[in-house]
Amino acid sequence: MKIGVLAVQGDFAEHIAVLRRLNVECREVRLPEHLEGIDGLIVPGGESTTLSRLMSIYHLREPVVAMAQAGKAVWGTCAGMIMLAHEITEADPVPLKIMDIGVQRNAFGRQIDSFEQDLDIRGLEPGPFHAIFIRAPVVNRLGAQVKTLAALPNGQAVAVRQGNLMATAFHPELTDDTRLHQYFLDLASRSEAASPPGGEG
Ligand SMILES: NC(=O)CC[C@H](N)C(=O)O
Repeated sequence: MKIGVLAVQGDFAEHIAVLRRLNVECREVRLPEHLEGIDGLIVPGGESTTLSRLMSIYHLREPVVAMAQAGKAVWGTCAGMIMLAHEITEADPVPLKIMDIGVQRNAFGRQIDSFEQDLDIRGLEPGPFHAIFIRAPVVNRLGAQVKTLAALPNGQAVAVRQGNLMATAFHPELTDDTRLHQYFLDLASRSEAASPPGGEG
């Protein structure tokens, strides 16, 4: 299994460090050809307007959308969640419309723009996940096929899944807890199993 991490901007190095700790082969993705042969892609946190522009400049939008539509696992964290959304509350950045969710950027305002929260995550045992939110977005519309994996105490969805796709508003790569990365690897191994070697998948 090989996992790609979009490496044009943001905290891709932290995701790669977690994947290495889990002994997973990984690849930094900067160009469309780097997507070939990977079983899953992580779109990291960072700054979504920059991410959006760089994805256009490097011609990464179409191939990433095609990969998601082909059933490969794709996971967006924070700015990555914004990029996977169908729509956001602003005109810029331009999201990829991969997941059937609406997202509000910088949903927690300027004064309290960063916080930590223990979350119960559906499918993750045992015990809560310590989630770090940094100028985080929030899901403000959930499509019919989208499952909430975790919500804040006020009910706002901050981890969601739609088949082979997932998005988290927080930064699991900044903690020592590897359970969400493992969860993503399970999704990726299912998409790997679904596509015969050399086949169309
Ligand atoms: N930690 C993050 O990825 C922050 C996301 C950032 N606030 C944005 O809108 O792009």
